[in-house]
Parts: sequence; C-alpha cells; structure tokens
Amino acid sequence: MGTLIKGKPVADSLKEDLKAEVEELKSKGLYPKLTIIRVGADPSDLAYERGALKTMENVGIGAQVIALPGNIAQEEFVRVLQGVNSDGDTHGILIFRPLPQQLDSNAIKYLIDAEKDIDCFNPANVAKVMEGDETGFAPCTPTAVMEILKHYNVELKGKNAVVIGRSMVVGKPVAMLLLKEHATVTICHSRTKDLQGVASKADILVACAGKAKMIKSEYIKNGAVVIDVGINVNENGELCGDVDTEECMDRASMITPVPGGVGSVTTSVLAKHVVKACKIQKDLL
Ligand SMILES: NC(=O)C1=CN([C@@H]2O[C@H](COP(=O)(O)OP(=O)(O)OC[C@H]3O[C@@H](n4cnc5c(N)ncnc54)[C@H](OP(=O)(O)O)[C@@H]3O)[C@@H](O)[C@H]2O)C=CC1
Ligand SMILES: Nc1nc(=O)c2c([nH]1)NC[C@@H]1CN(c3ccc(C(=O)N[C@@H](CCC(=O)O)C(=O)O)cc3)C=[N+]21
Repeated sequence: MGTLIKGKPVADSLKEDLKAEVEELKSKGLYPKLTIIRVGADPSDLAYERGALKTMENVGIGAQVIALPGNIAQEEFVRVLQGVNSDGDTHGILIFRPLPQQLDSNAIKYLIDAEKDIDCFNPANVAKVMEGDETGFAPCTPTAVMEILKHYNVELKGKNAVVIGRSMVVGKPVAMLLLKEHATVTICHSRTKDLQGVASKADILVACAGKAKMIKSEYIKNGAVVIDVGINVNENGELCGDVDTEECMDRASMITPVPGGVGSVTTSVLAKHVVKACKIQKDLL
C-alpha cells in the first residue's frame, strides 16, 4: 500500500524560504511584483489566478491582473504586452495559455521580455530548459513536479521515467528536467501504442494528459512513484487527476493527490520565479 505525498509541505517549505528572501529585498528598497495577463475568463485560468494571487500575498510579492477581452486583436494585445515589458515595477509576467485563436502565439512568444518570462513562453527560455541551463525559467508546473520529487527524496538517477503528455506547458519540459537528473525518459502521447505496456515499466510515472482517471492499476509498476499533474472536473463537478488514485494506491509506493498535489506547489514556484526575476533584473544574481 502506497502513501499519498501531499504538495502542502513542499509549498510551505518553498514559501518559508521566499518570505525571508522577499524581506531582504524589501530592506534594500526592492519590491518584487508579478503581472498576470489574462485574455477572456477561462475557468482553469481563473482557478490558477486565484491561487497565484493568494500565494503572492502570502509571501509579500506584489501582484496585478490585466484582464483583456476574449476577442482582443493582435495589435492591441502586443501594445499591452510591450507596456508590461517596459514597466520597471513588474519583474515577472505570466500570460495564461493557450491564447485564443485570433492571437498569434508564435509571434507573441518572442515578444515577452525573456528576463520577465517566468513561465517559459519565450523560446530563449525553452532553449535553456533543453540545454539544462538554469539561468532562465523552466515552466512552473514541471518545476513543481521536480520540487515534489526532491522534497520526498525520490532517487532519479538511472531510473525509468515515463511522461504521459507532450505539451510545452507540462509534458515536454518535465521530460527535460527529469533527463537533467539522469533519469531514462520516455515521452508518451495520444498516438503512443501500448501506453499501458510503456507506463508499467516506469519507476517514476508523470501523468499530464488531462484525461480524468485514465491511469488504472494495470499501468503501474509495483513500487512506482506516481505524479499526477492532471486537473480535471469529474461528473460530480469535483476536481480529479489523470490517475485513478484509489485503484493505483495498491501498487504505487507514492502518489500525489488531486487536489492538494502538484497544483498546490505550482503557485509557490511561480512566486520563487518572480523573486529570481527581480534579482536578475537588479543584478543581484
Ligand atoms: N497542476 C498544475 O498546476 C497544472 C495542471 N495542468 C493540467 O495538466 C493536464 C495537462 O495539461 P496540458 O499539458 O496543458 O494539456 P494539453 O491538452 O495541452 O496536452 C495534453 C497531452 O496529453 C496527451 N494525451 C491526451 N490524451 C491522451 C491519451 N489518452 N493517451 C496518451 N496521451 C494523451 C496529448 O497528446 P497529443 O500531443 O498527441 O495530442 C498531449 O500531448 C491538464 O489536466 C491540465 O489541467 C496544467 C497546467 C498546470
Ligand atoms: N502559462 C500558463 N501556465 C500554466 O500553468 C497554466 C496556464 N497558463 N493556463 C491555465 C492552466 C491551468 N492551471 C492551473 C493551475 C492550478 C490550478 C488549481 O486549481 N490550483 C489550486 C490547487 C489545486 C490542487 O490542490 O491540486 C490552488 O492553487 O489553490 C488550476 C489550474 C495552470 N495553467
């Protein structure tokens, strides 16, 4: 029988360190600040926004949300972004993704100032994740996964890690971070043949497909560590992950719960990245 490994102790430990760092910055007259750019009012964006604002307040980081209409035109969006890029009071920028159809993400991603790009939208930061260069910003959710593995002393070197999902927000970057820690990494997606066969070889299984409870006990190797990134809403309107936790508990050695797992650490990493961005911009790093 495995144990549930919760996000809260990980988030609490990150926040304790951050509070001290923020105090020190403030004593030097520096006030780290996050600006969130939201287009429209997608429920998952709003859920993340609420959590992010709460965490920033908790650790003493300033925050503002620029809420733009869902049908905003490209030129107008670019004007807003350039305003935030050149705003000396803003150190970190989070743009909720995906952006609506009418906006050209492939053009916009190059425009966000790389030093303020705390969730890895700009290809300059994506390249650093590929290279294992820690001077940039990896996206917050994959970093939260790594913080959880570190906190619970999960050995990665030489282990088989299987990632289910290949998005730029979660799957691909988390695979690169696991590779940097010397895991042997397999990335699965919707065209993977025999997903169950591949997943059941994993010592560490990271589920980020966005499909409620798709991972059943046959997908789990005995003793595996299972990290459930999915945030889905079930038939009863409750949050649930990609993993059928109850079923998988028998085989796994550790599983992160949903809610209360990766999602609860993501906003603390976001806060950590704002502080790092502030230090970089003030030549303190
Ligand atoms: N905990 C947190 O803080 C966060 C949680 N999330 C959650 O994580 C999940 C993933 O998010 P995101 O990466 O943005 O989602 P995307 O929809 O962008 O990507 C999903 C990925 O999963 C793959 N996939 C989908 N269905 C299957 C399947 N049946 N078998 C194998 N692979 C499959 C897709 O494959 P293909 O590429 O072939 O289409 C795709 O690569 C969501 O539930 C989201 O809500 C997201 C961000 C933060
Ligand atoms: N650039 C970008 N990066 C993202 O990471 C990103 C995004 N855009 N767009 C939207 C999705 C969705 N997402 C969520 C994160 C946490 C909760 C969430 O519910 N968090 C709870 C905790 C949930 C739990 O306990 O597991 C909280 O913070 O209190 C929801 C949704 C991030 N996303």
